Amino acid sequence: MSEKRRIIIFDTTLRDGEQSPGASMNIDEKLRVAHQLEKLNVDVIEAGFPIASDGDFEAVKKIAQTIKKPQIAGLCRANFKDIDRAWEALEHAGERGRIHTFIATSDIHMERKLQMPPEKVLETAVRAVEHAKKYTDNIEFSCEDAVRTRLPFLAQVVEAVIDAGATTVNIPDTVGYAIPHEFYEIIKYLRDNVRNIDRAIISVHCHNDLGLAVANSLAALRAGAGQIECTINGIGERAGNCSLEEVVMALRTRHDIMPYTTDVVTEHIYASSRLLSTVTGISVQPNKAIVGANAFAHEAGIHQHGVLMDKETYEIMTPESIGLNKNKLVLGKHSGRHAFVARLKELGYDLDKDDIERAFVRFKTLADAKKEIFDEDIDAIVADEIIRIDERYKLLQMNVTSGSFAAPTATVQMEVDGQIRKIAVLGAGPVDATFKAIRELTGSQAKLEQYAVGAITGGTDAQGECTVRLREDGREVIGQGADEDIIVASAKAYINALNKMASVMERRRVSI
Ligand SMILES: CC(=O)SCCNC(=O)CCNC(=O)[C@H](O)C(C)(C)COP(=O)(O)OP(=O)(O)OC[C@H]1O[C@@H](n2cnc3c(N)ncnc32)[C@H](O)[C@@H]1OP(=O)(O)O
Ligand SMILES: CC(C)C(=O)C(=O)O
Repeated sequence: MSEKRRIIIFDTTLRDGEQSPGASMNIDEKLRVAHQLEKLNVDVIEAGFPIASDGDFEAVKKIAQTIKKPQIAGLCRANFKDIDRAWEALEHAGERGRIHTFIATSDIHMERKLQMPPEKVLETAVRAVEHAKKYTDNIEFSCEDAVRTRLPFLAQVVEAVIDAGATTVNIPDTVGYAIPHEFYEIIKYLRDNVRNIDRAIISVHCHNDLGLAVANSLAALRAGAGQIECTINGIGERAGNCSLEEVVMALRTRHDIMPYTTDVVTEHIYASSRLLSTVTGISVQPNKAIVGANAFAHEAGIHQHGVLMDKETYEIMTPESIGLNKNKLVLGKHSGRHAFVARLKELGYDLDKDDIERAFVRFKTLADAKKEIFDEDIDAIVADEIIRIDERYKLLQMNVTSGSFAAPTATVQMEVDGQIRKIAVLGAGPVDATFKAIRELTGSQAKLEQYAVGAITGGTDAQGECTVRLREDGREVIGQGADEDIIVASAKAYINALNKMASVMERRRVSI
């Protein structure tokens, strides 16, 4: 393969990303994100729009003063006031300060928004770049809404701003309208028709309105673009921008067919995504590529089996490559025995074949009733289903009525020393009625010392776990039970404790 071309990663999380509704950040928050972007080793951080507010000016200035490695860019309209204010903030970055000025070039934007004829837009663009040049040679110029701009005019503007001193020319798909082969042709057209194009880096800035921002950015590279503008988690105006993690990981993962590299330290991607979500309060959808909670999670049994045999069966990149510890095999109703046994082993259970089968059947029943099975659920299944003592008492069936009107009544059917018994008992509440019924059926004299109930996992579909502590003749035992129905879990815990007590008493009798 021919030598790889290094692509400049221009991160605009703190400027275009911040334009996402609800994503505004204060100075300290912007600085925190900027430090993380520096760790990620992006080439350029667009820190804000200094004329927008005093706060944004201060944020850009602080970032320019503090961040040492990446270049720091600030956006400004194509007028002297904006440019002067931007440089006032950016000069603190010295040679790393980049003035990024722009004006719209599409007919609709020129006529309806700016209300300027094309010649005036061209002149304004050139004058802006010339003015910026008084401060720095590091000037980026953007033709806003380039994708909907007439190509000859786009080429004319690009050529003029390069002559005026722009060192980067940005071709934004401002409204996310392009499709990849079309965007490729636009960049190619500029390469073929702009006389001085080799004197500037071509940048692309794609929005995601049609979900094509990453695809369009990659297509542009093929046509000769040298810089990609992107944001963490793909945040930005409307449907957002090209996502940094997606485009960078696409380049890394498919380096076999794309001859480009970036300097991004991809192992910091996950932490960057988490930090941004925390700072903005905008969480990432679970199925989001690269950084979503499910991006490295497998639930289906066939996939889990494959991944256990060889991760590459279903993983095209490693979780470690984005800074995650490991992938996740989520246990749910689609999981199979391989993943279940692997999790049992991870949790330290060494069960024989029959016990595994029993636990697996119970696991599937539970998985049908709730969305995800957590480690605590498995502990409870094993405790309840496998780790047993001799059972004098067995719960066969039970039914409880309670509420704000009916007197709480428990009807319980049990096997006691091989005999089936049934009783209905009133109580102060459903648990009290249940425990009374069990006491009557077993004739137990043990004193209830403690009763605790808790949801093993979150959500109303969680499995409930109950603990019961009983005391009799100076002996104390603890019983546990788990079930989706908390009253049934309570009954199981009580009966479990009674069986333990019976075992303890029996052993005592034998040893006497
Ligand atoms: C595609 C993009 O993402 S571009 C960046 C968009 N980001 C932002 O707009 C966020 C920051 N913006 C702001 O804080 C404000 O809009 C400001 C401070 C820039 C301007 O505020 P205001 O002066 O109140 O103007 P307002 O936003 O209402 O209108 C924009 C004005 O800028 C003009 N304008 C728009 N783009 C440009 C440009 N690139 N160059 C020169 N003038 C422009 C418009 O014609 C309009 O001019 P007018 O006031 O003479 O009618
Ligand atoms: C100012 C430019 C770069 C922009 O944000 C856009 O066109 O979307």
